[in-house]
Order: sequence, then structure tokens, then C-alpha cells
Amino acid sequence: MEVRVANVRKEFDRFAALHDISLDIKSGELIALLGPSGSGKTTLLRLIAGLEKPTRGKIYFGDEDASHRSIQERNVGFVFQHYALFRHMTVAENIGFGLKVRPGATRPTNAEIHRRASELLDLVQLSGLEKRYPAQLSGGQRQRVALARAMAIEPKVLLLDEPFGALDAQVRRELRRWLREIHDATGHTTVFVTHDQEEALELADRVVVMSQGSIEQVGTADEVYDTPNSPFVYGFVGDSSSLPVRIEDGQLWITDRPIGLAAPDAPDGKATLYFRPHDIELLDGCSGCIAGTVAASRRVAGTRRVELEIGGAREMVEIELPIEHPAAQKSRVAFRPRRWKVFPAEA
Ligand SMILES: Nc1ncnc2c1ncn2[C@@H]1O[C@H](COP(=O)(O)OP(=O)(O)OP(=O)(O)O)[C@@H](O)[C@H]1O
Repeated sequence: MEVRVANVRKEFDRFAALHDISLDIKSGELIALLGPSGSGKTTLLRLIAGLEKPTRGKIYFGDEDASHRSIQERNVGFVFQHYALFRHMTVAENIGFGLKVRPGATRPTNAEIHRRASELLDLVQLSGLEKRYPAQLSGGQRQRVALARAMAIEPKVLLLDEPFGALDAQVRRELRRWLREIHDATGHTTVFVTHDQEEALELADRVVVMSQGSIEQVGTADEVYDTPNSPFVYGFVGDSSSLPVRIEDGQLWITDRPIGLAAPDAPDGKATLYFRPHDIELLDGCSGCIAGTVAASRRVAGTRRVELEIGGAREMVEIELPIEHPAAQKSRVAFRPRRWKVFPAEA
């Protein structure tokens, strides 16, 4: 089911948690809402679910305006961070619950509910555990059951609010891969909330980067990582380095030197250059590049982070080199970023 969020604003006591958000989610897509705490991810998810009503704007399910439909009428499946399984019900009963409480004629027979629960247990790779109670499962297993329960009602949309947030890093990574496989097998339109950029980039067809109640950028993992469209996205999705520069006639300068980068469309004046610390080309000589003195260097996992003091500008910038790269030992390093962007300097 395609979902369209059209100019949605959400206020709580006049505080705007979401400012006029628009987002088109395609049928069968796996979308990650990514942003820091308080950016509005959960509010957007709850609006799509029907757990909140927009202050302004509309939410469409297909062609239908669903803004005032209840969560049951929207037929969405929801999984929360903290396993909301019924403690006194077995795994199979938990999974079948949504079907069992369906009214009258729409309620499947017990045999059908049983069959559906078995199918879903197979899908989430928990066959054999149907008679266990939630307390007898690991955290990761409980979240698989929660997902099976959400899928049992054949939802039009699956909404997952940090479903792996309470689990340790390794289980999270396993479940992440597993969720992607389940999604590819079932094709549910899925919206996934996370504040973990690695999770969003690995899992989602498209990532929606949110900040302070607004959408900063929507794109595939590659688009959001390789071509961030704001300083916020540079900083939040992956590592970034920045340097104050000046633009004159479309050329970038640091103090009295042009650095060999052209931004013909940028207005003259102060600006900030952003790039990824690893996405650079080291140069031997330097007429038209960025040059600096190695001030510090440290090992970070499989790479070496080198802090350069940029001549004259008294600015520090960080680049990333292979661990044993000789340039890290040299006192002078010259480089040019491969992919970069300039944004007007903040006033
Ligand atoms: N029911 C509410 N009443 C008042 N303010 C709320 C309510 N729900 C959310 N907010 C506020 O709206 C803003 C967005 O909250 P939201 O929970 O959507 O953020 P989030 O990005 O999901 O954060 P987190 O990652 O911490 O869950 C926050 O400033 C929050 O305090």
C-alpha cells in the first residue's frame, strides 16, 4: 500500500513536533526514519499509524484520505522497542491474537489461525517454540514474535519503532539482515524508526533524515551518504570534516590561496567546505589544494585519523588514511577532497 504524507503539521500544546512534512512512500518500500532524539520520528510514525491526528495536513493510504481513520481501520501492524507481547499467552497465541479478536464474519476459524501462526513462525525462524511463553525467550526471539504478530493481520503497512533498540549490538546486526530478508520475501510497505545511521543505511531502500521536526533529506543510502544536502546530514550520517573558506568569482580560497575547487553557482563570501575525511586525494606538491601540518594522528579501527593544522588559517581539519600510510608521519600533507560541498557560513 502506498502511503502519502501531505503537508502534515503536528503540535502538542502549541509546540510544533512536526513542521509541514511531506513524504511519499511507495508500495513495498522499506523506509527508515533516521534522526537524533526529539527530531519527530516517532510522532511521524504514530501519525501514519493513526495513534495521533495531524494538527494540519493529510495522510493518504493509496487514494484514500486516511487522516481520520482509526488504527484498526487503517489495518497497520506496529512493533515497539519494548516487546509488547502478552505475558500470559504462548508464542502461538500471541501471533494469532490479532486474528482472534476480529469481529464476527471476518474472524478466521481456529484451524486457520493455527495454520497462519505456524506459517509465520516458519518465516521468522522460530518453528518449535510455539508453546513457549515470552519469559522463556531471548530478547531477539521476542522481537521476532512481535514482528510475526504484527504481520499476522496482513497489514497494509508495517510500522516499526526502534524494534531492535533494546538489544545488544551483535543481535541487532543479525536481526537487521534478517528483517531485510523477511521484507524481500513478503513485500510489506514498511516504515522503520531508528537513530542508528548504520542500521538505516544498511537496511532501507530509502532513508528519511529528520532534524527538529523537519525532513532534511530523502534518498537511497548512497545518495544520503555521498551527496548530503545540508551540514546537518553531513554531520549526522557518517563522519564529516569541515573548513571555513571564502568564495571569490566561483573559486574557493583559504586565506590568500586558492585551493583548486570551483563552485560557480555559489555566491561570493564566507562559506564552509564539507567533505568525508576518507574521500580525499593526497597530492605531492601543492599549487591549488589544501595543505597543512600534521598536528596529531590516531588509530580508529582499521584507519588512521590525521589532524592537520591548515597553514595561516589556524584551522584544524581531519582526514583519514590507511594505517601505515607514510603521509601520516610527514609534517606537511597536501590533499584535495574528491567529493565535497560548500554551504554559506552560518551567521
Ligand atoms: N504527547 C506529547 N506531548 C508533548 N510533546 C510531545 C509528545 N510526543 C512528542 N512530543 C515532543 O515532540 C518532539 C518529537 O518527539 P518524537 O518522540 O517524535 O521524537 P523522536 O525523534 O522519535 O525521538 P526519540 O528518538 O527520542 O524517540 C519532542 O520534542 C517531544 O518532546
